[in-house]
Amino acid sequence: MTTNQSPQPRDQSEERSSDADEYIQITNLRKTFSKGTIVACDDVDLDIGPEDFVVLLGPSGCGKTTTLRMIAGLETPDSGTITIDGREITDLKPKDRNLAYVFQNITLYPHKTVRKNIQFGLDMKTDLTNEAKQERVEHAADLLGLSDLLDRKPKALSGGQQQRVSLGRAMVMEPDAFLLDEPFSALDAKLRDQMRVEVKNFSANSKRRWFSSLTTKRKR
Ligand SMILES: Nc1ncnc2c1ncn2[C@@H]1O[C@H](COP(=O)(O)OP(=O)(O)OP(=O)(O)O)[C@@H](O)[C@H]1O
Repeated sequence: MTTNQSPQPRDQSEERSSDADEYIQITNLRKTFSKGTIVACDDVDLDIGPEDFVVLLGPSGCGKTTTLRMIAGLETPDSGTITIDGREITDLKPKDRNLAYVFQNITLYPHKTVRKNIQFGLDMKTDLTNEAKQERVEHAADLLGLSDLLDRKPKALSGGQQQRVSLGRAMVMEPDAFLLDEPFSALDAKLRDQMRVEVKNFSANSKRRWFSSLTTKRKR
């Protein structure tokens, strides 16, 4: 992905001067594969304001997923830095970044209920009581319109409902930012539009940062 395909950063002189610690900053990020023969990301710079909702838009293969995976810590950049709230996270393990990554494909546990699927990541948190975990699950379910479905298994849900469960699982972790990799690509056009509106509304209320990727039709 080249910088001119990236979302336009806002006026940085104006934004950074108010509170530099509030920003996610990506600087000169580069990633190659196959011994440097495939350049997935080249010199990506992004400066994200608090509560921004950023969409990485570009043709298939331009490096959107790779960028998100580097932010999540699932790929190591060849060079460049990623800073969140003034803290450089480039070399941190994924679990130490407090970010939620929602994949292109829905990955729910078929044998677990919606409640257990949403709660999955929380079960590893030892600093929360069971009551606190339940509260988070029920709050997320309420926001996502899943309250009546908590006892169902994934196969008894529509595609859109399943995708909402994926989002719920990310939400209960209360991450600093959500990384959504074309999260609605598996849904039909109508559901996709509906989910986009729902996520936009939710993000407006959640006061967290959102990155999403979207593939355009044009080939690189
Ligand atoms: N693990 C890998 N090994 C080798 N090449 C890779 C790997 N991951 C990605 N690439 C290559 O890096 C480039 C960017 O891939 P990436 O998946 O980031 O693109 P994308 O913009 O997310 O594409 P899409 O919209 O199709 O999901 C592509 O040429 C891809 O083939």
